[in-house]
Amino acid sequence: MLPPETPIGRVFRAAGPQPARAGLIRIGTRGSRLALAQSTTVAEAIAAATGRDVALVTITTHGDVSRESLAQLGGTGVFVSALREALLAGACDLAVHSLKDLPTGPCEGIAIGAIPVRADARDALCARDGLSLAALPAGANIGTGSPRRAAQLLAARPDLAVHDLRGNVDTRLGRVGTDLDAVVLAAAGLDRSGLSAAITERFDLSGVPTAPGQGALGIECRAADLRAQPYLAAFEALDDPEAHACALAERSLLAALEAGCAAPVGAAAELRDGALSLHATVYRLDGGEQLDVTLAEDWDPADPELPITLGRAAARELLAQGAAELAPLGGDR
Ligand SMILES: NCc1[nH]cc(CCC(=O)O)c1CC(=O)O
Repeated sequence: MLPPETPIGRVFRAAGPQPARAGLIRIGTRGSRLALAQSTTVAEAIAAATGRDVALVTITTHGDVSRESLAQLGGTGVFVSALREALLAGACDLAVHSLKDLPTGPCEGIAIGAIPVRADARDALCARDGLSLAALPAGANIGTGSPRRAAQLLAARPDLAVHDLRGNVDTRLGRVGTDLDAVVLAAAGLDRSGLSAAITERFDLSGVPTAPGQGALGIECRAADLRAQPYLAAFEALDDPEAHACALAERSLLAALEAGCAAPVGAAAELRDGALSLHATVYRLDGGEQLDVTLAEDWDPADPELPITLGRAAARELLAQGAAELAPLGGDR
């Protein structure tokens, strides 16, 4: 709880680089509509928790300006590196990322300070004429840039023609009803961008587990600032232990599979009745075969290692079932 006398800081969008000044917290963000929607929410919460002024500093990344495919760019890691470099260079103090775009490997000098309450982790179908997946006509054209989503779609509907898709949310949605019958996107991105009305079906996580960390945000800082004020106060106010535990379990699974962000791996952790459960699936790229695992442990909020151990155990089980032979797991991490 905020003491009643705590002043609430101003939040503003910086037009250019912001020099550090006493009392100001600078949040680095990508400039896309989705990134700004996410970082604005975080900025407002941090201003309220700390009473400090908060500047949103837009960092342009190579991935934002390039028209190459994500695979050519080397995965979503390109978006992340620019923000991390800005942090390390002192151009901003915090960075807000979509957690699913954050590589699972450690980054020297950088730490995750908080994982806030998670948005909808599900994938969403956006189809023409309000259609559901089952109602799409035979051979329908459907767009996704994700090998996991392609495999899941083909597993459910081998007749579909899956097409590569990239660009920002508006570009992707713009293809529905033109050259594509439907696209699949993260529900969280659509909800946060005010585009929920385009969703015609949200897939159940038990049948369609999504990318580790999907729907969650990760707030990064310089490792040296992790326990320093005012950052600590901001992290304590923003972190959601449940979202944090679930995201850690999913990410630890991905790390232990030595899988990259393009690997056909879905994961869904949840906290229910005092237990942390993790369900994960690895797909053959054509969706014709899949391996599943579900594990659960009694959750102890005081034990930060538990989600990590759970994720690793699930990965071991999938590897023992032959996950590395079934699917190309490697790639950019
Ligand atoms: N891969 C790109 C990406 N990274 C985060 C989101 C959406 C927001 C989220 O999942 O947190 C998206 C778009 C999508 O997958 O449709």
